[in-house]
Order: sequence, then C-alpha cells, then structure tokens
Amino acid sequence: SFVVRYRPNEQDRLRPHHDSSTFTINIALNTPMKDFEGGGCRFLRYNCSVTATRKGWMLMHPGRLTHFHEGLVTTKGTRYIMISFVDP
Ligand SMILES: O=C(O)CCC(=O)C(=O)O
Ligand SMILES: [Fe+2]
Repeated sequence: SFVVRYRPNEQDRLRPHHDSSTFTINIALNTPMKDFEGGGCRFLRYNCSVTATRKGWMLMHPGRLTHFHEGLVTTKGTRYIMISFVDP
C-alpha cells in the first residue's frame, strides 16, 4: 500500500492509466470541500467520477482492461488517498 498526496503546483492529478493490479482499493483519507477542492477518481469508459467521498470510504475497482482511470485535478488544499493493489 502507499499514500498519494495531491496538491496544486505539485502533483495535482494522475493522468489516465491502468494499474498493474487485478483489483485496486482506494481509500479516502480526508474530506472534499473541507480539506481540498476538486480531486476524485474518474473512469473514462463510463465517464464515471467518484468525487463525493467521505473519510474512510473505500473504492474498489478492477485494475486493468475496462477501468482505465485518472486522478482528477485537486484545485485547492491537499487530498490524501491510500492505494492498495490486490492480486488474489
Ligand atoms: O486519485 C485517485 O483517486 C486515483 C489514484 C490512482 O489511480 C492510483 O493511485 O493508481
Ligand atoms: Fe490508478
């Protein structure tokens, strides 16, 4: 597992990619609209963005093939998530 930190003028996003996992677990470590603005995880095939998260909420998705995804731009504050790659 690892923590990702997003903030404007540093790493503010992750460009679209596949993960090298079977599944990915993505846990929100802080709070949108309070700790940061923008951010979230978007699945391009479905144009589906997960943005209205709460601290501790988990998003689990397939790492590859159908779930090409990106980390959306954090425009203000600092966003933290914890990522785990699951290869059962
Ligand atoms: O910012 C996000 O929620 C996506 C993070 C991500 O795709 C990754 O760390 O592999
Ligand atoms: Fe990813």
